[in-house]
Amino acid sequence: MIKIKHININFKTKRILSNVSLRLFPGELCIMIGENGIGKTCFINTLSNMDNYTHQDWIDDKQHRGGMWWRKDRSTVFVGFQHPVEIPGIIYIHFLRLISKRNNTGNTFTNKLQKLNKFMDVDNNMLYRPMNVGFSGGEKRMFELIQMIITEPSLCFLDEPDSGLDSKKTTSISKILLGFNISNRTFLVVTHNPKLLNHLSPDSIYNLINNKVICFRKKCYA
Ligand SMILES: Nc1ncnc2c1ncn2[C@@H]1O[C@H](COP(=O)(O)OP(=O)(O)OP(=O)(O)O)[C@@H](O)[C@H]1O
Repeated sequence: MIKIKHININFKTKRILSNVSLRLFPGELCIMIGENGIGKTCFINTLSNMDNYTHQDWIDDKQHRGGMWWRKDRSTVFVGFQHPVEIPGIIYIHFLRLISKRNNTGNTFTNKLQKLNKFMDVDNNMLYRPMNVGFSGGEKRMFELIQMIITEPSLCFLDEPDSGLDSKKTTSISKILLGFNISNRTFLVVTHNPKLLNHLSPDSIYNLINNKVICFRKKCYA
């Protein structure tokens, strides 16, 4: 379990989130909602240590007491960005092979590519293009999920994985996430989309209001 207690997030002198506490259980599928600019992306970036926001935190976990283990052990964490960057010069399949090797889960790269075909309909030619260059918004989104499947993380932060997607693709994304949400894999998914919320039927919903987090939890965890 990941427990985040009383974390404050500031950008320079601006307070973005105050005194946020949150618990993520193994296998839990959580959705985070909240109005534009409230701090959802900052929150994910802070947890994944992507940005130099200042924060005070106290994070605990039974197996990794005292350590922010996901910051040290990057292989267990995946962050799906709201705005994936274009990287000319890096061919997507080379990048995927690299992250597959780095996160050695015993599954070969070929096995993972086969798994990909099971989860989603990928145009193989796109794998040989430079990363995200000229990709449509929807294609960038789908390729973020391809990275997730190849990485096989235990903790997934997804920032608006459905933004800009048509209705059919939004349904596909829900299916991919549900298919990938096995018992020990935890998801925190940011969305504004009620359709995704409905499809995923999450275990909990975190609503950011007035710089605070309000949690609605469906299941009672021991
Ligand atoms: N680098 C930065 N410089 C200045 N302000 C920033 C920076 N990064 C974040 N902020 C501010 O922090 C606040 C929270 O931004 P954040 O992107 O986390 O919002 P969000 O809840 O994800 O919004 P949305 O739903 O629109 O994506 C915003 O007011 C934003 O302008």
